[in-house]
Amino acid sequence: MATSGEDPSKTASSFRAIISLARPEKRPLTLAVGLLFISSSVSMSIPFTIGKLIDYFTSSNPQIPLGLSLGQASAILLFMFTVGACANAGRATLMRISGQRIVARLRERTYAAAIKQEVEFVERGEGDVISRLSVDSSIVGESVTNNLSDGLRSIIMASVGLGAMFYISPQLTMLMLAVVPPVSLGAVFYGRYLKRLSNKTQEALGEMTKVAQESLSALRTVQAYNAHKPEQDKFSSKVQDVFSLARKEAVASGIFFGSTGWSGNVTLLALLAYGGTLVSKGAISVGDLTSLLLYTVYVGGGLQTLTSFFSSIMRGIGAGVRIFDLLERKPVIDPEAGVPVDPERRGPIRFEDVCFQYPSRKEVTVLKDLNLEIVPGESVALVGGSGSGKSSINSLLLRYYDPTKGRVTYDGQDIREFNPASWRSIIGVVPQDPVLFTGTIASNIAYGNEGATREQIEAAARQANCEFVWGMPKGFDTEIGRMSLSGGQRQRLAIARALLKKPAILALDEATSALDATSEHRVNDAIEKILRSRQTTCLIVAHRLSTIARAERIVVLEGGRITESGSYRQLVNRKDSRFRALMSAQLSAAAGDAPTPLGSPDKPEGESNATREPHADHAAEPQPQKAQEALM
Ligand SMILES: Nc1ncnc2c1ncn2[C@@H]1O[C@H](COP(=O)(O)OP(=O)(O)OP(=O)(O)O)[C@@H](O)[C@H]1O
Repeated sequence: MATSGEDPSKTASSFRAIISLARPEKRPLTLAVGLLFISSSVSMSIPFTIGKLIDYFTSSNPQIPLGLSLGQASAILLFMFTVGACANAGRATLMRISGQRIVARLRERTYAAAIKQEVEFVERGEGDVISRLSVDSSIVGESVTNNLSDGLRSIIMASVGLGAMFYISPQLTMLMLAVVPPVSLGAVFYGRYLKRLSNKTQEALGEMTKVAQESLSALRTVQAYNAHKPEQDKFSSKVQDVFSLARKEAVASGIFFGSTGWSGNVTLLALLAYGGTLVSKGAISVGDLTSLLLYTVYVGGGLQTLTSFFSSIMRGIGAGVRIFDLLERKPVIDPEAGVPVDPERRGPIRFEDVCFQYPSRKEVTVLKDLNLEIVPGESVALVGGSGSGKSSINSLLLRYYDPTKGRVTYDGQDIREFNPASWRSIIGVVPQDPVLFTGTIASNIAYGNEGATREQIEAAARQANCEFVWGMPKGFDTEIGRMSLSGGQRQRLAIARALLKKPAILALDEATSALDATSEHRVNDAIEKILRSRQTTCLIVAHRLSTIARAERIVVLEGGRITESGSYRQLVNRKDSRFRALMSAQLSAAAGDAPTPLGSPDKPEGESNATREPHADHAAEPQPQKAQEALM
């Protein structure tokens, strides 16, 4: 993004896109331009009127045009000023409302474009979506309307003013015009410089927001490690980046406006001196000179506004490039492409020679020539050490990413041929750390399933052992904040959310964090019910022995490769089994020691045991004893 604002072809297309944004606002904008003409005409008549008034009061034989009395002329002037003020108010209101409508439309479109991008783009902050939504869209909106309105006004003022000046005195006007070319040249350079600065400022603001978001969303960790100071320093350095850019802009605008103001005043002085000699020669009247000087002020003001109009259009174009880049970006996984999947369709899931690297870490091959088939209704537990690639398999299944080599098929068809939304609609997902959104328990279970009835929601909750919901004073209408539920409760709500879809496939990523005994039992029981029903094909990233033992097949993953596969009994009884080696900690836990969740063999002893009570666990959970039997 750093150089996108500099590319001339992008600048041109951004400008066209900005203009086309104003197209739906054609009617209010045309009306506003009409009102602008009215108010500008009134404004532009003021210097002329003042000149005439001066001549009237200084003349020995005062005359009012059209033979009007002083009272009538005053009434006409008052009426005109009132009309001008009303037109001005109307213009400003219409332009602002149109501007805000454009900003609103732009934000909606930017958000829609961002939310359909592949997860990598958004999650890694590559797209810097937040600052595009907030700051960039405002800048673009402003440049289209407020500035366009002021710009038009200044064009009218400058050109009508010049015309009037020529009419009064061509010589004096030529004198004034000598100043215009150097100032305009300065304005062009200033505008370009400002555009560059503005792009850099937007990027720096994005960086600043990212730092703040990261630390504020991890406030517990920041406080636990007393990391206020380093976090503040990190944020401060980003703020300083923004500030130093703002300082550059301040200096540039100071110099620019100072020098244009200076040249304006010098011009006035020159006009006054030369004009004075013309008056003394009787070439023009005092009133005419006054009008002319006032017109000069108007023209000068108009030109100054034009330069700031030019610079803000440039800023708008810079911000526009960032927005239109995102609006036009084709997501790597196109949500619109592909054929729909029949929700009733059933068939095996196959990973065929799948290799995979994350786009952000292309040098590391996470999955290596992986082959795996899961038949309809089968349950497979993926087992392996941390970082062995278990979750990556689920990510490929859900098409958050596509394999870099090989393919994933469903019922014989490459899942890349399916429409991603349609494909995902037949998969129920239970992530390791389920996210609950602002809203009620019911709306969270029905997330992505807005048409679900209360009965269906309750049935799914019952299936997922969410009995705790009935115990809450407001039941399913309880509002949930992100933090107000325990890990086990969140897992069960996530299971209910997944089950409500009646999925053909369930992709479950078991929590690695230790749950309390009762909660764990309820989660396990919910998973067991699903496995027993055999209606859903289950791919479980399993960390707990109880889940592993219940799956029909266990697939051991090591370093992105499948090293062993078979039923629990087979693997446990196999001599020198990789599974047994991997499970030794868990199996000894099953034999009576403190339990340790699998999948974190590298974790220091005790870390995961902290919140568990081994005896209570045994009482609530008979499964580990079974494992012990199997071993013997
Ligand atoms: N978004 C990502 N970008 C880059 N690398 C990633 C990303 N997600 C995971 N990885 C890396 O890919 C490898 C496999 O990760 P994966 O999450 O699939 O392992 P896992 O077996 O599920 O581990 P765990 O049990 O700890 O969740 C790891 O080396 C990990 O660091």
